[in-house]
Amino acid sequence: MRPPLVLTVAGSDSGGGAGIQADLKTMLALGTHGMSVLTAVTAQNSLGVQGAWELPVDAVRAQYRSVVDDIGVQAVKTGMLSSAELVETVAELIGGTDAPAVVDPVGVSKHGDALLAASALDSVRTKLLPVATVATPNLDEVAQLTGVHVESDTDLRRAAAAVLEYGPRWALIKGGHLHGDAVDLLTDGSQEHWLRAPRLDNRHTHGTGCTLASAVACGLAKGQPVPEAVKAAKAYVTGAIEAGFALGGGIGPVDHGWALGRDASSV
Ligand SMILES: Nc1ncnc2c1ncn2[C@@H]1O[C@H](COP(=O)(O)OP(=O)(O)OP(=O)(O)O)[C@@H](O)[C@H]1O
Ligand SMILES: Cc1ncc(CO)c(N)n1
Repeated sequence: MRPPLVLTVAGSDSGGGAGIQADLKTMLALGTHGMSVLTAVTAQNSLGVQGAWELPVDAVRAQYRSVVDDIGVQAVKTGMLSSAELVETVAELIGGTDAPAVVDPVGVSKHGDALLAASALDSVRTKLLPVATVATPNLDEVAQLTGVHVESDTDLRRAAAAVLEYGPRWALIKGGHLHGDAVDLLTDGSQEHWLRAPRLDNRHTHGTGCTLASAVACGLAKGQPVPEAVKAAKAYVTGAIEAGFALGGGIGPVDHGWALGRDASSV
């Protein structure tokens, strides 16, 4: 039987923990067919981002059309978009596609390296967020986009309201950078869903945000309602963080294959 079709529009992480690589691994682990539109290439590892190169707008547009016009998509996820021009191109493409879109408004890497130009923030607010089914900012991205600084769980409500002002159907505010339990808030302005997981004492968390957003897109491609897709995605990312492993000299990746069998010799 054909698996659900999910498309990621994001940058490459050469280290394999975040970006397109995290997205495609998540899509495989969750039983979907993953496809990709590459927006940028980064030279990246467990220590940080050593370089980044954008693809031309025409190359992004052509990849998207190749996938959507022939194969089709049941959900789209966006990640690193790098520039205002790429943000606007991708927003226009998604706006013209009849599939739910999970927008992860990636701003900086875990090491603080910029993955989005400051000049692109306004395009994210006014062009990309309005076409999102679910927007999944972390706390730094919320602060950059809305000016709301979250210091406690209760501030998550204010942050979500500020994000919803820009027009996404749902906001999923990730409280992963707070202390205490890892609490996220999902809301569409009327329903509220609090997603709580114990804070795992594992520094190998490279790629958590990409993984969560991709897992949400997988659930949506399977036809799940947003709250159900987000709950399943939270369980998947929590398991992946728990199994995160050391790699290189810095922050290792989450383990996307944690829920799969590992005995390659039996294949
Ligand atoms: N130490 C942790 N233990 C448990 N859950 C965590 C931990 N750190 C993050 N999470 C969860 O992981 C998910 C991703 O959140 P996070 O805030 O890390 O995203 P992010 O900053 O966008 O990630 P990145 O930019 O590294 O890809 C959220 O559900 C968050 O609550
Ligand atoms: C390419 C890429 N996309 C997203 C992230 C998010 O952290 C990253 N580190 N690298």
